[in-house]
Parts: sequence; C-alpha cells; structure tokens
Amino acid sequence: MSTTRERSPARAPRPSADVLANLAVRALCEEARLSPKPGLVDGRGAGAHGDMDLALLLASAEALRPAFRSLADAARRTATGAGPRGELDLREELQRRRGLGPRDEYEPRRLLVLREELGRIGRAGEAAMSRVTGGVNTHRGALWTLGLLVAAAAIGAATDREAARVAARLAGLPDRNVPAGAISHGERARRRYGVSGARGQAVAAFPHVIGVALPRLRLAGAAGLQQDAARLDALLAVMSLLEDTCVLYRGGREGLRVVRSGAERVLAEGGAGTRRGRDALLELDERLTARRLSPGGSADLLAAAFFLHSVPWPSPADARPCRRQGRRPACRR
Ligand SMILES: CC(C)(COP(=O)(O)OP(=O)(O)OC[C@H]1O[C@@H](n2cnc3c(N)ncnc32)[C@H](O)[C@@H]1O)[C@@H](O)C(=O)NCCC(=O)NCCS
Ligand SMILES: Nc1ncnc2c1ncn2[C@@H]1O[C@H](COP(=O)(O)OP(=O)(O)OP(=O)(O)O)[C@@H](O)[C@H]1O
Repeated sequence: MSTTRERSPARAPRPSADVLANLAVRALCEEARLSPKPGLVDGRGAGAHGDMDLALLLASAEALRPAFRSLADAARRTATGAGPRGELDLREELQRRRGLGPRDEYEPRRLLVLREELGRIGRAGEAAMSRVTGGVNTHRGALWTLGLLVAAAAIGAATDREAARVAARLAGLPDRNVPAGAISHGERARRRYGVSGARGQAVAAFPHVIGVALPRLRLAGAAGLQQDAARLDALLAVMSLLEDTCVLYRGGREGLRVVRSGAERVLAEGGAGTRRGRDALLELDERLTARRLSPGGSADLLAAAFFLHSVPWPSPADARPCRRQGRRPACRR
C-alpha cells in the first residue's frame, strides 16, 4: 500500500485521499476476515445472514473505494477551498465555534455544503455497493461510519479523537437532499425502541470506537498481545454495550440482551485468547446464528476502530495507549 502523504506549509503532513480510501477499504476487509466473529459473516460462513459470504463482503468493500476517495476529496476541497488561511481555516473555525450557542447561528456555511455533498456521495456509494451485491446491504452502516471519519481525516483532523468530533459535527448537520423512500430497518428499530442507532453514535462522536474498541487495540499493540484475539475482544466489548439497531430489528429487546450478555460472558471467561473464552465465543456464535441475530453495528464500529488505528495522524500523541483504559467508558448501557 502506498504511504503517499501531502505536505502543506500550514501544518503537519496528512494522508492523501487515495491513502485514506485504501485504509478504509483495508479496515473493512480486515473486519470481514477476522474470525470467529459471533453471528457475523467471516471466512467460516454467513453467520446470521442468509444472503452474504466473505467474498461478497470483500467485493463490496472494494466497490466502496471510489466513494471513500470522493468523500476525502470533497472534504479536503471544502477545507482548503475558502478562507484566507487555507486548510487550517476550517479546523480552527470548528474549534473556535464549538459550544458557543444555538447551532444554526454559528454553523460554518462551508460545513453545511460539505454535509450535503457527503450525503450525495454516500448515497452513490450505497448504489455502487448494491450493484455489486445484487441489492444486499453488506456495508450501509459501515459506509456511513467510515465515510464520516474519512472526511474528518481529510479535513485535517490531527488525532483520532478530533476526527471523531469533526465527524460528529458533520453527522449532526441537516441534509436537505435525503430522498423520501422506504423506512430503513434502523429507522423502524429507532422508533420502536427509542434508541439513536448509527446516526446517534456518529453525533455522539463514536464513543464505542474511541472509548471502547480503540483503547483495546492500542493496549494489545503495546503489550505485543495476539492481534486476532485482541481484535475479537474489542468487538465483544463493543457488542456488550451497543444499542445495535441491526440486532433490535431482528430480535427486539430480548435479542439485544442475548447479544450483550453473551459478549460480556466471553470477556468474563478470559476473552478470545483463552480456552474458556474461546469456547464461550463459539457457543455465542451458534446461539446468534440460530436466532439470526447479527451484531452488524458492532462490526461497523470495529472496522472504524481499525481505520482510526491505521491513520498516520500528524500528532503522535494519539498513537499512545490510552491511560484511562481502566475507567468505565462514556457509553450508555
Ligand atoms: C445513517 C445511515 C447508516 C442510515 O441508518 P438507518 O439506521 O436509518 O438505516 P439502516 O438500517 O440501513 O442502517 C443501519 C446500520 O447501521 C449500523 N448500526 C446499527 N446500530 C448502530 C449503532 N448503535 N451504532 C453504529 N452503527 C450502528 C448497522 O450496520 C445497521 O445495519 C446511513 O445509511 C445514511 O443515512 N446514509 C445516507 C448517506 C449519507 O448521508 N452519508 C454521509 C456519509 S458517508
Ligand atoms: N462481517 C459482517 N457481517 C455481517 N454484517 C456486517 C459485517 N460487517 C458489517 N456489517 C454491517 O451489518 C449491516 C447488515 O445488516 P442487515 O443484513 O441486518 O441489514 P438489513 O438492511 O437490515 O437487512 P436484512 O434484510 O438482511 O435484515 C450492514 O449495514 C453492515 O455495515
């Protein structure tokens, strides 16, 4: 993979649109290949899904590459295209205006325009995905999450936390071009169970990515632990906390309880890297597969953590393992 980075006089180097698209596609492929994931598609089979397999997920990830590149290009153009101080301008503006008052009074117009452009590119990406998969929803949630983070990195976020905050800002803005259409499964689950789903996770600056999955990946890297086990444990930790509309739509509150308590149990048994934990994980996989419970939202957030973990941020501070690891994450139960 190319590691091309662009330099600008105003700030430290940051990854190009091509590099960001590569990293996003790679994150999706690594999530898809990771095994054994409970209830999810991986190299062993379709998990709780009747309509997907690993080859389809990999083809879908590749089909999203142009969309990720376009999202990054659009974000970079917006950040650099206006303002006397060039690319730093939008980031500084975002920081300065944070928390000043009612949003509409101070929202930078460029950000509103970008939000609608991201929506247009995202919907085109969904269409490209559908063409490759024959209409199967392989990565709709993942495109949303990764797409926002790719855009935030391209704007010039210096750290993963900052990227999550910029993505949150974008996710919270209105998109006047959303087509009226069929109500999604996620929307049905949100209405029925009063949860905020993929959109809420983004608007909250991805607490399960930043506070749950990433610290586990970092800590494992720093301690030289087995990578796949650490990745599976990161997935399980997210599953144990997330209000996943994918699960809620398929299995209701009881389904969500099964997923969350099952994931918690695997971790309590020692996690995927231990014999007992592994047995509990395989048992959970059987249970979720039999009940058609897919933790697709957690899979998306794991891919987002892989992506953020792989971006060469200008600020090395973010590459350090999180010292607050032991604390309870800022996620609702
Ligand atoms: C916000 C999105 C995901 C639609 O969400 P909605 O809940 O209405 O629909 P849908 O059921 O199709 O997708 C939900 C998917 O999100 C994931 N998910 C579910 N729960 C969660 C959660 N709590 N946190 C994160 N992801 C979750 C799952 O993969 C699930 O399948 C998105 O597709 C969208 O609005 N796209 C429009 C294009 C756009 O604006 N793109 C901008 C950046 S790319
Ligand atoms: N490895 C994976 N296995 C299964 N789903 C995944 C995986 N990785 C991510 N996902 C996410 O799970 C979501 C698919 O969920 P799901 O199939 O329930 O969608 P749906 O549109 O509600 O369709 P369905 O009619 O099959 O219920 C995708 O949006 C995708 O982002």
